[in-house]
Amino acid sequence: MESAASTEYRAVTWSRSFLSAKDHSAVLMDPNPPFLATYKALFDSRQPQQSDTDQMGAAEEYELPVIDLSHLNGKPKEEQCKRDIMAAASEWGFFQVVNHGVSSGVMDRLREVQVGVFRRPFEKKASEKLPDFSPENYRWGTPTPTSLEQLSWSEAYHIPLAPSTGVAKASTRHIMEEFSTAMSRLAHQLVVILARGLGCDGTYIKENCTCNTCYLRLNRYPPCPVKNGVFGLIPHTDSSFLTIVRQDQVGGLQLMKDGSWITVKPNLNALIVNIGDLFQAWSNGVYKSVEHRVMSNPQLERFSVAYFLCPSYDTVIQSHAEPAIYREFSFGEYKQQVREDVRRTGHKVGLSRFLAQST
Ligand SMILES: O=C(O)CCC(=O)C(=O)O
Ligand SMILES: [Fe+2]
Repeated sequence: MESAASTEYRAVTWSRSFLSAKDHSAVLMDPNPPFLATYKALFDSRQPQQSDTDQMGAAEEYELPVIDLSHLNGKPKEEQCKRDIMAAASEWGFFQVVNHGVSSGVMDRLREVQVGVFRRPFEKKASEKLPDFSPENYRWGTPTPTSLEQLSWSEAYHIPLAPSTGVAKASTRHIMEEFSTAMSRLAHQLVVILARGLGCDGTYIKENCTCNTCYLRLNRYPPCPVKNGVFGLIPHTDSSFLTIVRQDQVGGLQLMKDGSWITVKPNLNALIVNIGDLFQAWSNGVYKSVEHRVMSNPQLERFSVAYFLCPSYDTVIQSHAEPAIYREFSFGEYKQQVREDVRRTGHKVGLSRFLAQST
């Protein structure tokens, strides 16, 4: 029996086989990675009744807790604001912040850079060695998915923030640095509040997560002509201490809340903050690293940018409290285990590999 997905796929390949010379050059200029052609077998094998995908996009839309950071810095509502941050990090693992100190001008300029770099023809993204935007830093799709559930219909640039040595800075680097400096300030402000809420001082995270080890990820989610249930980004938790995301108005970010997926209502004034695996381990499970995903959109392209607060690979993550839920591990060991699990099973297993009693 032919699935709806394979019918749509054939419609696209059919039209490509009748391309005029003019159309052919349009394909060469196409910014979109060849998802349909590359993952043809996955789309062909999809049986609509085998997936819950029709429900996926329809998850209920929620406004995440919004925290107004203008109440910090000695203002009367400062203590309440801190309590709200701690409550959101432990109950939701996700929250939004407004009056966060990252200027909209900087964010808009970064978006222009991001749109420009992704709008280049796919051939160039896959081969042209621009500083910061080289093929080694570029990902599209998923390396070797064995089912549609493992496919991410998106492309991304991974931008390490360690200062580049001996290389003239591209003009785009300046705006990325301006953005990440502001994000770093915000991330540190939040981790100090969260650490103090646990009775610690936050020095450990501040000292280990420097600009040498943090990174940005610029994401683009092209429209996906295969309707229903194709992931823009597969369900995952972040391996960071903390992640801060700016999404646009398109929406599609979903997170797990009380056993169900909910859709995050876009709020252009807000940045989205989420707890990563390392903070869950360090806080001994008080703050939650929550599974999230992005659903693809049939018509609209979506952009987002994420700042990941991470330590160096040799940093040892140890719970601040006893008895510890997780055993001690280094961030390098964690990343290595994640890579190995993804290669072997197609999935990140994550923190459950590091439970204290399993050592
Ligand atoms: O695009 C988004 O909204 C989320 C991105 C994300 O979860 C990630 O890059 O890890
Ligand atoms: Fe994420």
